[in-house]
Amino acid sequence: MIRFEHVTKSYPDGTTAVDDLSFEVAEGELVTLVGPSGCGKTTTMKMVNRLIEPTEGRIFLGDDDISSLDPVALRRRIGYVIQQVGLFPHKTVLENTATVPHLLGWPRRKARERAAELLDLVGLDPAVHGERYPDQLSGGQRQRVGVARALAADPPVLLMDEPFGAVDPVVREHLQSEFLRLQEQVRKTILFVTHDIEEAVRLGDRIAVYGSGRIEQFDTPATVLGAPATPYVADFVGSDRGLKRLSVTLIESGDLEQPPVVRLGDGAREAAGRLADEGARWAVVLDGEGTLHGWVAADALGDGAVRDHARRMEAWLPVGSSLKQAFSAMLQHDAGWIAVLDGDHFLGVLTPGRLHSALRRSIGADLRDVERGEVPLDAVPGA
Ligand SMILES: Nc1ncnc2c1ncn2[C@@H]1O[C@H](COP(=O)(O)OP(=O)(O)OP(=O)(O)O)[C@@H](O)[C@H]1O
Repeated sequence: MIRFEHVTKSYPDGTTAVDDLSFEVAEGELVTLVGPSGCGKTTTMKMVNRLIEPTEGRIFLGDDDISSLDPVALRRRIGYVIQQVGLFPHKTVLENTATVPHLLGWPRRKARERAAELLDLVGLDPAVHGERYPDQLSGGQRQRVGVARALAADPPVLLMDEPFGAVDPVVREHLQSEFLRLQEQVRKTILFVTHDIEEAVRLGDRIAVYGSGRIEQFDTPATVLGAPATPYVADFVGSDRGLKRLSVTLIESGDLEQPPVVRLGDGAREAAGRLADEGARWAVVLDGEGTLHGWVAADALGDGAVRDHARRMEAWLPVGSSLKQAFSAMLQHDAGWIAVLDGDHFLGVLTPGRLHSALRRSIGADLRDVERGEVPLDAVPGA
């Protein structure tokens, strides 16, 4: 969808901001550009909407070489979100959001309806926030308006330059989660600049790690963390990359342990007998359809049915959650294991031991991939 072919940008003073960059962002993919200050991230991004023209090389949007397109028309195909947001202070939030549809000549009513829809999508109530002015919003709310405005004309491509850089870490994490949910719905092709490796790892389908003017590694977050391509990348992602990996490794059903299971309607004494035979101190309690109800301690089973002794379970997660979420749920609930569900259906439990092997699994898989040379080296200039 976006393709860089041997793109270089040099300035007359001799600075080479980016040097022979070649990479591709697939349709619907979110690629984060991460690296220290001055390494060329913003330059890369601004070349896509022709705020900066390359010195050499070509950039394609779909099949079009962007140098052959009218820059104004090009920018209307591309949503742009920046840290300072750049909302018009004298226009309401709704009017701000409707800017691009308005420029595209949409009828006023349609533009405003679309703007209201977008505000709703980014978690702002158009009836409450739509008529306010930008200085009547919090920093996080202004960032949301920036995202809504960029999406208003439904552009296929979004460029985002440190869009959550100006808000505090808690709001930032919240905005990131919302943004991921939003991207699941809208599936735009996104280039996202950040200097924060945590943010890059959390949001990116793939990450481009920049050295000075060059991409040192272009790969999935799990591979960048598990198998950094160069000592520079290893240093940049940090010595705690094992921990960061927890957030990009997802729970698979093969990671789970199958604990003893009893059913709600089972007789309690009979269930206790079975658990004693298996040497089990507790069991997961399911209903007839395999839906998780809770758990029961073997020594709590007395008369009646299992349902009379079962306890509700708070500590559960959907399959596909990250190991970090699992670890954090274990700590939050002070639990030695976490139930994992597919919809309502119980799949098994994740224990600390299984969590550790899941982490090993994902690291091992990446190393094997790298050895097999499946990382496209042409995507990594200088590799
Ligand atoms: N007009 C210019 N003339 C000369 N050098 C420039 C010019 N504009 C940018 N540069 C240089 O190009 C390099 C890349 O800048 P760029 O803004 O792309 O970095 P960045 O990675 O986005 O940094 P930051 O995270 O600080 O925004 C820097 O060394 C910068 O000083």
